[in-house]
Amino acid sequence: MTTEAAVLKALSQIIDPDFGKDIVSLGFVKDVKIDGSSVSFTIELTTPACPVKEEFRRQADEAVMALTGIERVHVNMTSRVTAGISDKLAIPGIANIIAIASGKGGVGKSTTSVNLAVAMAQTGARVGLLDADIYGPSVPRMMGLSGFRPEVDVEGKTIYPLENYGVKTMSIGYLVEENKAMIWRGPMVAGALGQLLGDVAWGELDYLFVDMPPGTGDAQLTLTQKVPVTGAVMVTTPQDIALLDCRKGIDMFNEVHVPTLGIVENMSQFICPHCGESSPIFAEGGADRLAQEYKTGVLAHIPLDMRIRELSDSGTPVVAALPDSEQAVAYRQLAGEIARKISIINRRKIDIPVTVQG
Ligand SMILES: Nc1ncnc2c1ncn2[C@@H]1O[C@H](COP(=O)(O)OP(=O)(O)OP(=O)(O)O)[C@@H](O)[C@H]1O
Repeated sequence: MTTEAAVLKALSQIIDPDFGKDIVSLGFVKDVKIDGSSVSFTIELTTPACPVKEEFRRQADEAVMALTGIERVHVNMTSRVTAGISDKLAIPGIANIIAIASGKGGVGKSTTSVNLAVAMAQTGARVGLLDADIYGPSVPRMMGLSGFRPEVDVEGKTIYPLENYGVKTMSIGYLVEENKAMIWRGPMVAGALGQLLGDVAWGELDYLFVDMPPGTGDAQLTLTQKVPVTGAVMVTTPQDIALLDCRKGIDMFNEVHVPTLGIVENMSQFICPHCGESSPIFAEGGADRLAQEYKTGVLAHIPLDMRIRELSDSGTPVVAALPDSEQAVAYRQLAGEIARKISIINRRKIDIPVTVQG
């Protein structure tokens, strides 16, 4: 008769490519049950967005089916998103805070943040999106929530996030008139951002994406000083000037010890809506060279595509409106890559615990 030990031995052939260890010694295999010729067990991953989830399921099924006398295998895939250990005060309930940043304005940071957040939520993760672009908030429009106002509990000093496409969102654009150009000074930016982070009832979140204003100013400093940021994603277009500013952004995050998860090259190629041909109108290869120089990676190349613009600007992000499109696949792959990088960073922190001095 097959024993639990035999099942675990069979499953220990499966190696997680990111951690370089087998899934049994990583503690991913749980609840092994054997009933005659049937075996069931759970594989608990570090993220529901794991790009090799289906591959693990297939390998696990095959490995256990190969045991003598086994006729049925039920693999239950679940996940528990890991949070990094930090010496900073975390926001209770939020496992990971990820800054989506760019050196230069208008490179598509908000478009990327919105599509990424919705794509991540589609994997089953609990996702929030904070629009920290105090000067020009575009999340309300891109999330189809323009004109909506959040519930505010004045006595309890709590603001309740708005939700669409499975993503909880908060933006200064819900609280003040959207078209009002905001001429705020540094301390006011810090105050507003602090409130958006601390006074919002986010609940339990696996990932809170923060759509940063462009540049390396007060908002970036406030965020990194106030909360433990798991990592930053840099969005750039392929032109030299955008890459130069992207470099400054990476340098800034390095200085405040926030790891760069990678670079998203947006408007990478122009896809002709008539013939489908792609043209590198903003040059080629720049983001890859920058990634090499900074020993990070390019997380995705997102094309310059009319549907991405039309759908995002009209409040139905392409991943929600056309989930089977090539564009949606690109954003889902980006979500998977980011989830992978975060799992690796958090595992490292657990393996080598941070020592808090003083
Ligand atoms: N891949 C893309 N293909 C086509 N249009 C895009 C793409 N990415 C962004 N855009 C469009 O470019 C414009 C600017 O994008 P977005 O507002 O996301 O940039 P941003 O970097 O957040 O700007 P800001 O610096 O003002 O915050 C929007 O109209 C958006 O729809």
